[in-house]
Amino acid sequence: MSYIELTQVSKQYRRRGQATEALHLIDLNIEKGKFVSIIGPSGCGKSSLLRIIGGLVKQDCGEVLINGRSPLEAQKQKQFGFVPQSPALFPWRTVLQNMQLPFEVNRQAAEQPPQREELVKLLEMVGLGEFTDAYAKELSGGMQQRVGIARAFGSGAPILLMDEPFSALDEITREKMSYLLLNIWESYQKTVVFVTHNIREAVLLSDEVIIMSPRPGRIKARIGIELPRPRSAELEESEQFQQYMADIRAYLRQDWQV
Ligand SMILES: Nc1ncnc2c1ncn2[C@@H]1O[C@H](COP(=O)(O)OP(=O)(O)OP(=O)(O)O)[C@@H](O)[C@H]1O
Repeated sequence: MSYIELTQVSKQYRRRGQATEALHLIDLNIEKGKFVSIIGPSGCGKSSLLRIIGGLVKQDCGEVLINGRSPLEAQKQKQFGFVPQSPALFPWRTVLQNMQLPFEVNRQAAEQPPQREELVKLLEMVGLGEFTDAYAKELSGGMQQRVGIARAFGSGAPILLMDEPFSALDEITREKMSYLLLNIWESYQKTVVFVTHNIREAVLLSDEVIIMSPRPGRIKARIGIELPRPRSAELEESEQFQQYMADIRAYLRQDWQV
């Protein structure tokens, strides 16, 4: 049995009497400790898929198992950390206090909150060690997103669900963020499901890239990224890296309607 397992999952939304079929018979399995990206055209159901895995949205049919349990049970057991497009930080709390938030929200958790040093180490990994005691409101958008990522890795949740976490950032910050995420993931190796529109990011970070077709979302291809780890910026220049990018682009172009 896989760590995350979806069998024949479909989802339809209804709004003002109109039905939208977002996902159609999705079969997907993800192994523990893997970094898996989901890429596909706008509106193909990537966020829906992520939200179904995390128990935020219920599928209409099919089965979702997280380590053998339903997403809602997994959610109750604090198995998920969410990293949305913009991080939900409390502006008047310090960076460290924001990092401690998952443990305050989850008071019944048996797990002890990490020591300050552990959280500071995570902040250092995202280049924010010296901002530990700064107020969140003093940070730029990119810095806040870095806190959101560090917080997810420090939260104790074994599965991180990331929905286009870099989409609000400028291109240069975005590129830098992808290396920070690579570094922190290679140190912690949590299971990550990462929704993105960015092919470079998907190849750089992933063990596997799932390519979806336009709505209703189906899985069009799964590409295992067999690049050595730890990975670095130089790897992007390699022929193998460029070939993965070209392969993914070719799949996505099949659905272009020009
Ligand atoms: N709550 C909802 N009510 C009605 N329709 C919805 C709802 N959520 C999503 N949809 C529709 O379902 C389809 C899939 O949406 P979803 O957000 O999952 O796609 P996506 O691939 O993440 O899109 P994007 O890349 O643009 O963020 C879209 O057509 C969207 O309009």
